[in-house]
Amino acid sequence: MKNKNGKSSEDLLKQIEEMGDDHMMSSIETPMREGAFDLSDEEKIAIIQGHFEKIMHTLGLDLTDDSLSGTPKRVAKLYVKELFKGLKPENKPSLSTFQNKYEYSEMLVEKNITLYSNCEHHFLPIVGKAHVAYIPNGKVIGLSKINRIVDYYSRRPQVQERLAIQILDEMKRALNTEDVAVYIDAEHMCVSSRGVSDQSSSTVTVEYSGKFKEEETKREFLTYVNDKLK
Ligand SMILES: Nc1nc2c(ncn2[C@@H]2O[C@H](COP(=O)(O)OP(=O)(O)OP(=O)(O)O)[C@@H](O)[C@H]2O)c(=O)[nH]1
Ligand SMILES: [Zn+2]
Repeated sequence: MKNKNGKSSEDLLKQIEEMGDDHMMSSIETPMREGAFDLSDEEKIAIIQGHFEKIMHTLGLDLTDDSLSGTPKRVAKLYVKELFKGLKPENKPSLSTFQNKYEYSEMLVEKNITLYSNCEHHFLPIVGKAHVAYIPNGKVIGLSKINRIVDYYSRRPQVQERLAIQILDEMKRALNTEDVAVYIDAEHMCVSSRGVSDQSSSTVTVEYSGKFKEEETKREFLTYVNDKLK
């Protein structure tokens, strides 16, 4: 059987094997449909608005009420322009890097980065903190750009595992180094506010590459992450 690109499953398996383990570990793309980028933001907002009106109507809400009448448009804008703006490649932050003139060679940790995302299974919030570290090669990155990378990949329907990998990959690309670590600790509203309704659990995902796979470097990173002293 062939997929839409005309490849059989054997072809795909061969291709994956040729890419090697590294690729398997580090290239997790958000699944996007064909033609995903054909609509303008305005077109997306108009379509989502129409669908959300139907959802509210189905739930039995009165859309002529002055508090509810603007909600479909509000939700549509919120989805396209805010919560899910990271689905649009044009919204990717430009990442200024600089020559590491000072030859800083230890790890840099940007910790306690505020993270707001949404889970792709329930479209409910994921709220937490990300801690991102790297060891400079020839380049250093503007600090705020690390926060922006976290924000860009968070603004998609996500699973936390993929989010950590996408942040790690972007840091590696931007800094031309393998030596990157990403640690995310977040609360999933789909776990705390419904379903199993556990308000005390949180989810930790970590991704290490390069020197961060070594015990000592990993331990040093975790010491900074767990250091609550300011
Ligand atoms: N691995 C992973 N799972 C997630 C993430 N966010 C939410 N989930 C889980 O996705 C699963 C979806 O499972 P389903 O059984 O299809 O959904 P459900 O019936 O609503 O499940 P319950 O939440 O157990 O009521 C749930 O167990 C969620 O907790 C995430 O970031 N990573
Ligand atoms: Zn969920």
